[in-house]
Amino acid sequence: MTEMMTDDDGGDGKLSKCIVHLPRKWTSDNLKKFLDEQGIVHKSAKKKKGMVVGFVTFEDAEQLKTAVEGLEGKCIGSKKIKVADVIPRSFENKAKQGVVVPQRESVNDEAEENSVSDGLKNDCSNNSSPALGGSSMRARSARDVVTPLAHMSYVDQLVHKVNALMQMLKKLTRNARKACPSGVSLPDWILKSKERGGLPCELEGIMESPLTDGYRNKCEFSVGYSLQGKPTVGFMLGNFREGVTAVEEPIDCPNVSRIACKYASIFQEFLQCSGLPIWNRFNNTGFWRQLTVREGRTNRKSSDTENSESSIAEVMLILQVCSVGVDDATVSSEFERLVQAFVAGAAESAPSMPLTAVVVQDHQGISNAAPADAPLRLLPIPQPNNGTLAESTKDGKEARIHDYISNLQFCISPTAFFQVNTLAAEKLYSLAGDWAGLDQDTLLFDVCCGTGTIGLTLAHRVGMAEDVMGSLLKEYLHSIPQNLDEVTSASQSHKEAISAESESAVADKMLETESVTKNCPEINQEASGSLGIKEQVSECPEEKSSTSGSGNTPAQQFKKVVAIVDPPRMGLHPIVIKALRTHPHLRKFVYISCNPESLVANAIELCTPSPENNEKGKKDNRAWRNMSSAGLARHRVKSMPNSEPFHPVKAMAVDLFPHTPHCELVMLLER
Ligand SMILES: C[S@@+](CC[C@H](N)C(=O)[O-])C[C@H]1O[C@@H](n2cnc3c(N)ncnc32)[C@H](O)[C@@H]1O
Repeated sequence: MTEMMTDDDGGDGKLSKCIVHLPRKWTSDNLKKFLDEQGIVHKSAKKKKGMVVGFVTFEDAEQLKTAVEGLEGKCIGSKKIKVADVIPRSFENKAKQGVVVPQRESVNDEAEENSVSDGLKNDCSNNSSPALGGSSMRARSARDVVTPLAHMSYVDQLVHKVNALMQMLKKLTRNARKACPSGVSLPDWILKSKERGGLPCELEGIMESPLTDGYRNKCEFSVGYSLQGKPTVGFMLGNFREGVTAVEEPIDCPNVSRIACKYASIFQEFLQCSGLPIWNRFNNTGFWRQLTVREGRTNRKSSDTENSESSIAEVMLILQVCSVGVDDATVSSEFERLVQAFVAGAAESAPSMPLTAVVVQDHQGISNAAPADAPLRLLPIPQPNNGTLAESTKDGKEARIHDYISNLQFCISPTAFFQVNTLAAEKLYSLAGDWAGLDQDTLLFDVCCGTGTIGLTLAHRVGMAEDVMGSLLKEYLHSIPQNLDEVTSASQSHKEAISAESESAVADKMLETESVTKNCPEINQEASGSLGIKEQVSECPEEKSSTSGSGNTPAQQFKKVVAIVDPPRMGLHPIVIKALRTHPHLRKFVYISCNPESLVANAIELCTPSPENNEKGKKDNRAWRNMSSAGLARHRVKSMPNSEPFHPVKAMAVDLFPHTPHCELVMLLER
């Protein structure tokens, strides 16, 4: 639905603006032309490349009113225009403190899905889950935005999540049924789904988070202006793409620790008198952009939920700035003053707060999502007693805090992924290990391993938990008995799948490196290599042929090959799905997902019977960009190489994100 949002710019009645949700390909000229055609008198109209909103300025409130009336009921293409108020460009209202801004009245579904804060974001958490309801655009506080379920009791939240997940899982059955090639019988799991009310397998329940409050070990606070125009460090009340830039303090957000809130408030106070400007999202200028607070906790059991704050032993602060055009001396002096403010605030707080490292990330891009190679600089921290600077290397990449999962200590670098709710993550990994049926005869692949927490915490349950997937899979394929027709043909398909040059290039690009901790519970040793699986496909230029003492290669040593996959929100890359599905010896795997919608889409591809003659190579001009993830998955099934499908065996939810609509979903797939 097309949307038009209006903004009275602060009550002086002279200038008003609209933001129009537009086709992505439109330019400012298209927008102007459209407004002219409709006879909409306006002062200026702009649309930024790649964005789905345009900004329309009017001479006065009367002109705005006429425009809104003129646009009522009109369409752009097939989409109907909708009019709503928008939260103002708060930075322009700085001088007009105290102005009450009109609340947005209505928004489209898509906007609602994306309407929430980027404040608590990491791979696994933003409040944009269509599956679990999204959050309200009418939010007026950070609490409403980042923890929209906080008004419910925890039990009600869990029930709400289970119900939402059931609806999502039913999509898997419906779509796999639709995608099943004609002439191929429906698999048993689809036929029996009626007995489960449409579910592809039993959803066994939901595991509670040991901690429900202050559980996050990482919070990303945006820097911006509040609705009242005050420089604020907190969470955005909506999405910039919809023109929402207001930032509100994280007060009363139950998932944020007191320590994280306090550091945000120290920084906010500092900004009131900083000589450098805060980031302006409209013209992409300014200096201060974001504050990330990362906490490292002491080793505790999941039953130790009392006084969770006292377990926070280390804190790393990561400041994101854009230093373009600011001289080095000014920057250094501002950093020094800020670090002093953090140190003083931490010492004055009761109880005092840890401060382990302050790192600066210099980033010039438009969005706050900085590339992995954005420069990091470690700031020296003065010692509270004598005012001297603590010893520090200057490279921010070397900054570390530590946290524990299942008695293992992990070194966490400033940008590494680490589950935000450590105690609940421990439960999640343990469940995945149980369902994977690990034993000493198992070779375990930890796919999308990140810091390696899954492989490391489960290493003691398997025969081996390291090495590289590519060389092992290839080695394994060579050892496949030749008399098994079915197996051989599937292997051939697998080889075809992984030899496609263009796909390999894509996969190469996907590889990334993160810091990991070695698999030694008692030592805290950091490794720069990878443990578990970094490579998702068999692209291994320098294959090493290692053999065990028995003369067997590593792969031959193990009777079972099991994968636990834990991809980012977008799910598994199609080439990985193909690799998993067409490898005949992979009989079971556990899929962990922080985005049930992408799990469902991937499971459609993994569990639908493949066509006898796949459509590989056929030209298809369908507008795949407009397809839903499930629709796209159905489409991909058509070109799946002939291979035995998996079936969903059971699913379980694990609540890593109390008070938000999010939740991890674990599914066991077998064949
Ligand atoms: C949901 S996290 C899980 C990480 C880890 N299993 C854990 O629980 O800490 C997904 C991880 O996949 C990594 N990742 C993203 N894209 C990837 C890719 N194409 N290949 C391998 N890993 C990827 C991310 O960096 C992130 O560490």
